[in-house]
Amino acid sequence: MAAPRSFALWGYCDRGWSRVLRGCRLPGFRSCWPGCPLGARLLSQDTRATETHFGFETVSEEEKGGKVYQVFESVAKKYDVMNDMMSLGIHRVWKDLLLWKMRPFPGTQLLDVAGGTGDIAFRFLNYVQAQYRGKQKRQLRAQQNLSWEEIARKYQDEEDSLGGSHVMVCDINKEMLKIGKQKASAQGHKAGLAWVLGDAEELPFDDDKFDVYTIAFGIRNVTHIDRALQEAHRVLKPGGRFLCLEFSQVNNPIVSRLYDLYSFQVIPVLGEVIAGDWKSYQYLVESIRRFPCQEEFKEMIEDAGFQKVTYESLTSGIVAIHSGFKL
Ligand SMILES: COc1cc(O)cc(C/C=C(\C)CC/C=C(\C)CC/C=C(\C)CC/C=C(\C)CC/C=C(\C)CC/C=C(\C)CC/C=C(\C)CC/C=C(\C)CC/C=C(\C)CCC=C(C)C)c1O
Ligand SMILES: C[S@@+](CC[C@H](N)C(=O)[O-])C[C@H]1O[C@@H](n2cnc3c(N)ncnc32)[C@H](O)[C@@H]1O
Repeated sequence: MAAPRSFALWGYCDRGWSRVLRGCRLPGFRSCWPGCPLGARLLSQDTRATETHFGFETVSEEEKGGKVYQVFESVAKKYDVMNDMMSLGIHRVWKDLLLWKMRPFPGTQLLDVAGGTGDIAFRFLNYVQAQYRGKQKRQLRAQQNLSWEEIARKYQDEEDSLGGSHVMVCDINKEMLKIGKQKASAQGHKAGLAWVLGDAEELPFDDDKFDVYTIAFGIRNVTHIDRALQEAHRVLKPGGRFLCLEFSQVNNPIVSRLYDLYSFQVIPVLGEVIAGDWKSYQYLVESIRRFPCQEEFKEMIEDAGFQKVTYESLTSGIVAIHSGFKL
């Protein structure tokens, strides 16, 4: 039986609806974002459970999913180029760091939720392949009596070169998956990779199925983050690991100022010029500001039942990697 979920009291503060009181683990008023003086700006308590936010806009929970869908349907074709332009390639380093933290080995079964155009999945396959090839090389060096044909055969079998590893990319958006599949063929990824259309809040998988669950720049877009976290916990095997790469709270005031300027003055302009879509990139920067800070997100992960939850802030906290285990 799952542990009882914590209860939460929601309040309307000047940044919209936020969780300000948590039962169970940390009773008492808490700030809804760093700088909010512990409920002092609390205006009223929640009676409107069906409202949420889409960037800085207040929308109904029913509306949010559709709006998020439209955003990624609209940006899918320019998604990869926009990421390189906006971050000057830094998003690649963050994604590499996620893989280094995961340290998968041949045999690892990964579920990459909100996997979009496959950036995490392809890194996973390359990482595992490199691991396996290294191991194979060491073994072959030890086996002096193999013929050249036997050695060549061992290097050719792509499926075998993953040592049984598999990655399942799950995303709610058909257009993002379509681009991902095109990239997979272009990069020659076939074995050990599957694409599934699905919602992070209601994953189409059995319990206790995966060794690792990743979600990169995805959870911020989900309507009920707590449900997505519970689903992550459900589909992981006991001992499995949750890893989330997401925008977070910048911890240096000077960087924070520059980052705000950059976000609000430059990113939507880039969105308009490159993707012909100002609004989606306005949503991106607003949704980043709405997402909980490192500590609060850590608590949400713990509330979903994960243990040994830790996080690492990268690039002054522009993003953070959270990790937790299903034990
Ligand atoms: C719709 O939803 C989405 C769509 C997507 O395409 C993607 C996502 C998910 C997102 C990602 C996978 C990653 C996307 C990346 C970002 C949002 C950017 C993250 C930002 C950085 C790594 C850099 C952070 C910048 C700073 C700390 C501040 C430094 C800023 C400046 C020096 C410029 C300050 C700006 C002004 C004063 C405004 C006027 C300036 C201009 C008009 C010149 C324009 C300048 C540039 C284009 C230079 C850009 C500079 C940088 C990128 C700085 C890099 C520096 C470092 C931190 C080392 C999704 O959900
Ligand atoms: C910013 S992209 C991240 C893509 C990829 N993980 C990466 O790091 O480049 C966010 C992705 O989340 C997906 N998404 C949004 N809501 C979702 C949900 N409820 N369930 C599954 N995927 C979702 C979007 O379709 C989009 O592909």
